[in-house]
Amino acid sequence: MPANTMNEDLKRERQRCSFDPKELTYLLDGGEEKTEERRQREKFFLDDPELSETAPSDYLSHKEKYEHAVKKACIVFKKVQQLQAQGKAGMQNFREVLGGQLGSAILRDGNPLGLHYVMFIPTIMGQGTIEQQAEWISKAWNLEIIGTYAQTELGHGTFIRGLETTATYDPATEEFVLNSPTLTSYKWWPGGLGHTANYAVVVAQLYSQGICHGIHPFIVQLRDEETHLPMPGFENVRIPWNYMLMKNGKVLKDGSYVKSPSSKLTYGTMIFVRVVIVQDAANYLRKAVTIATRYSAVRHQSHIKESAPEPQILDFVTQQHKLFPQLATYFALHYSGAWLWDMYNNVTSELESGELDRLPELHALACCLKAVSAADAAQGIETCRLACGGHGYMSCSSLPITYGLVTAMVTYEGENTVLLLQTARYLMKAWQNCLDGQPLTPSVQYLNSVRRSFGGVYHKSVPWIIASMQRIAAGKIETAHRHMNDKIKRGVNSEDAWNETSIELVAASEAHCKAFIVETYYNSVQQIVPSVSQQLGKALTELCELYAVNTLLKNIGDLLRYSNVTTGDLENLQRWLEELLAAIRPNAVGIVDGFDINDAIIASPLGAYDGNVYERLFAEVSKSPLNAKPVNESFHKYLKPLLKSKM
Ligand SMILES: CCC/C=C/C(=O)SCCNC(=O)CCNC(=O)[C@H](O)C(C)(C)COP(=O)([O-])OP(=O)([O-])OC[C@H]1O[C@@H](n2cnc3c(N)ncnc32)[C@H](O)[C@@H]1OP(=O)([O-])[O-]
Ligand SMILES: Cc1cc2nc3c(=O)[nH]c(=O)nc-3n(C[C@H](O)[C@H](O)[C@H](O)COP(=O)(O)OP(=O)(O)OC[C@H]3O[C@@H](n4cnc5c(N)ncnc54)[C@H](O)[C@@H]3O)c2cc1C
Repeated sequence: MPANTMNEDLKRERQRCSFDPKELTYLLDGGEEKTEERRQREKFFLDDPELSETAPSDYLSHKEKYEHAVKKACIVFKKVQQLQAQGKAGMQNFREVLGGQLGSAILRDGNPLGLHYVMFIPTIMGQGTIEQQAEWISKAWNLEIIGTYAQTELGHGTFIRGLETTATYDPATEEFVLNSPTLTSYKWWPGGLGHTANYAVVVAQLYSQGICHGIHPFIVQLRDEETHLPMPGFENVRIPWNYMLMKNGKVLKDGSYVKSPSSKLTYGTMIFVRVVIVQDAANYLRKAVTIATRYSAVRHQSHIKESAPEPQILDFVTQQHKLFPQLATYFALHYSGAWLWDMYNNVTSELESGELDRLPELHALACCLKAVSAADAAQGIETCRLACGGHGYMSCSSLPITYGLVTAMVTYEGENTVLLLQTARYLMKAWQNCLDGQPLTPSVQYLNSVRRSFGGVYHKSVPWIIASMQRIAAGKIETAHRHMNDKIKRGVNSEDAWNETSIELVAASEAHCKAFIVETYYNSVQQIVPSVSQQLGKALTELCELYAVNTLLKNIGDLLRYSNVTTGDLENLQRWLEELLAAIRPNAVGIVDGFDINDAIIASPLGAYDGNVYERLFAEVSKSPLNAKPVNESFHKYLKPLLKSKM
């Protein structure tokens, strides 16, 4: 590959950009100093020859991939420790390096230590008493033990009240006795459970004094700390009394049970991970859209005008319509995720002082935001893949693997439909409160005002779109509430009525979440614009408008159903969408440059900063062991005899 050459199209794109991409980078990182720290951190890992790939792991066997991943995870861990010793890394960096975008670039095939940091340590922090935290966290932090989070069983993932593993307290020995009595009670899915972890937080039904107190977390040793041989399976496994995490519910030594202030505090780690997923989903989408945008600026194909040369595919408006909403969705999820993270931290500290009032609202928002961000990011990444034509299908493009990572988010940590139904529970109560004139929490305040007006006159503004989306959400919430109550009035019991209305309930949740995202995104941009250059402010505003217009246009049917919008208004919206695509076009490459994703994290010949797509693609396929020899042995072994036998 010619060294240090920059693709001419990308050079031109960079000259066209109206703002300085560095300003965007600093904005997203939280300042120039933070950008520098992040770059240094990335360099520290990515420049390590032991961590860089000599050959893609695609060509390794399953076993080799695992061993390779363990080796790298250990190197990464040691390096994080080095940073920590220099005061340059904390818990957040552990997560970033071991679980986030940087981690997934280094550990392409998954991180055997991921669950240790993302769930094992956070569960001990959130569910353990001070003494238990003191005992386990330092061990876990220093990797004296390796943990995972073992909740899901072969028979139950969603319905955790139905888990079958039991932990029965024996006051005579002051121990819990754990049992997984059936095939379906087998712990199934937990990351690292197979070969890596030697401890787990096991979620099991607590029995004491003959009474079942529901699910609770227990620390269980899985493997010998020296030999790593598995401990005997889950039949009458005895663990000491203080291995039950007892910050919330507890069992006293005599076996009496002390209830938690809320049984749902046991679900705390899941809320934490749902909050984290919103940011992670956004970051993976940002990587995919960087690849697809740069590629689309380099790739030429077909004609717009027969007389002109083949255009960059980014000049096709349909291509812009595929990619630019993904750029905007990244920002929308980024700002909503940041908002949710703040709320999570505030509510968590309120919980510490015994205040539980805002937990239901946090749960409702975390559920729907996790669901919508995972689904939209997955769909966005797939759109980016398709936008790269055949090359997007290649595994070396990194798009299929990125999609694979994000589509798993739709299922884990609460399957999306199930989570949207959790939010719907909250919304149904909120609507009832609205009808009864009861106070509403901030995220559903809009129900009161929307209830009083059916629609406002179209004007070309994001606030009008927010109001329209809130009208749609309120309309859907009202319809689902009414339909469910109609059924109940007709004698259907309330649980069946819930199930029969669940399609509408899910739709109501999604609409509520989309309205929330647009509003949060808009408010964030409004706050940022005065503090950045006029050019960047304009670009950020255009992206926000694009997200709003595009989201509304995707819901034309609902808009017509729930507001007094006219067909003329819809035509105006369509025109606005097209204007925005044209306005964003010159800045598209500048925006993805502003994301400042290191080429080693991009890990795609289609999306490198220099745009040498074809050279890099060629170099990539040359790495395949299959291409090492001109004739593969299978020709002599199988094909040749077959060809001969036909003669
Ligand atoms: C890197 C990651 C790798 C992956 C790891 C994993 O996947 S690990 C495995 C991840 N696994 C999963 O994520 C499993 C997904 N499943 C679940 O989380 C639960 O089974 C459930 C929430 C679906 C239902 O739970 P349920 O049957 O016990 O509850 P219910 O529906 O009968 O509602 C009763 C009340 O509780 C409320 N409430 C509920 N949750 C919370 C909460 N967190 N906080 C506060 N409140 C909550 C709810 O709003 C309702 O309030 P209301 O209306 O009465 O005032
Ligand atoms: C990559 C990956 C990693 C994972 N890591 C872990 C881990 O580390 N630790 C761990 O404990 N678990 C882990 N899990 C398990 C994960 O949390 C569960 O798969 C998830 O919670 C969904 O549960 P399920 O598989 O039982 O799906 P199911 O609940 O069986 O869902 C199947 C279908 O049934 C529907 N459904 C179920 N209940 C309802 C309902 N009440 N209303 C309407 N529809 C419903 C769902 O919408 C879905 O369409 C992981 C899963 C994956 C895919």
